[in-house]
Amino acid sequence: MPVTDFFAVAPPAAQPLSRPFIKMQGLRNHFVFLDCRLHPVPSPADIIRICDVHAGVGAEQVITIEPPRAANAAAFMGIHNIDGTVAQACGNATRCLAWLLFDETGQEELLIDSLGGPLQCRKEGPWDVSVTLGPITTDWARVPLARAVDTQHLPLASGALTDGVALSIGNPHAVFFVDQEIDIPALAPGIARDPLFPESVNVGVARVVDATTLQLAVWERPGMLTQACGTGACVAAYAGRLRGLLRGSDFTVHLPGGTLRIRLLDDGRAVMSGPVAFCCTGYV
Ligand SMILES: N[C@@H](CCC[C@H](N)C(=O)O)C(=O)O
Repeated sequence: MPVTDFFAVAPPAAQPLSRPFIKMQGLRNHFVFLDCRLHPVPSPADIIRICDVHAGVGAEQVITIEPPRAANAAAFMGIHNIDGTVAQACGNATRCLAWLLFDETGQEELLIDSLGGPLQCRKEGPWDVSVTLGPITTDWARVPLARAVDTQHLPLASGALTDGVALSIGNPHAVFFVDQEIDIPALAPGIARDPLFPESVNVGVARVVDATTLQLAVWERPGMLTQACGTGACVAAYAGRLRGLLRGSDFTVHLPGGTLRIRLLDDGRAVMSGPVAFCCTGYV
């Protein structure tokens, strides 16, 4: 029986107004999935409560599975951050949702619709999924930035975070290359809150291990250090190659929660592959 059959299971009598959820994680980047194909999308206040580990389930994003808006897509994914705001892209959640939809449909390749358009997802192994994201751009207006600056050498700094690269892969990122230990929670908010980023920004801190390998940590919007960020891994590889720090098209990105494989395509898109895992089901 597919895991998503749980969405149809009636809530316990003691909690008649609750609704079923499925929780999954990709490299410990953890998500609560709600089926909104028949049921409403929850309010921002409900999203905040669900993400709160003390008051709800605990998640870094709530993902709403909605009817597809594009032809041929299996579903639309809504991406809701812990403050109730909507994000345009989330690489690890896309891979987790793809796994749920592979399980539901029996397919091993499908499209997931998103604010940035349909994303191609592929089953690479029983618990290994890839998604093609992008294209990645350094166009300042599309990141977006508040004014035209050199996005390959950002004119802003927060302590040792200097000379960053601004990019978009649907959602906004700033990537900084460092060669020392950085106190990310102390320094990244200074970048994320800079008025140069009218929609704030995900801040990646990358160390080059060798010409095809990065060590990466990401301070994600709206302000938290995550165990992994899929879109962050794609743009870090792209920025590293742009800067001449990396070579080729296949990269390994190590994050605190695990390792992602990134392939940069000639058209600017990135194929990101890695593990996904089931956590639990329940009612919220
Ligand atoms: N963890 C995600 C990114 C989630 C969205 C981000 N917080 C934003 O606001 O852009 C990933 O795996 O890409």
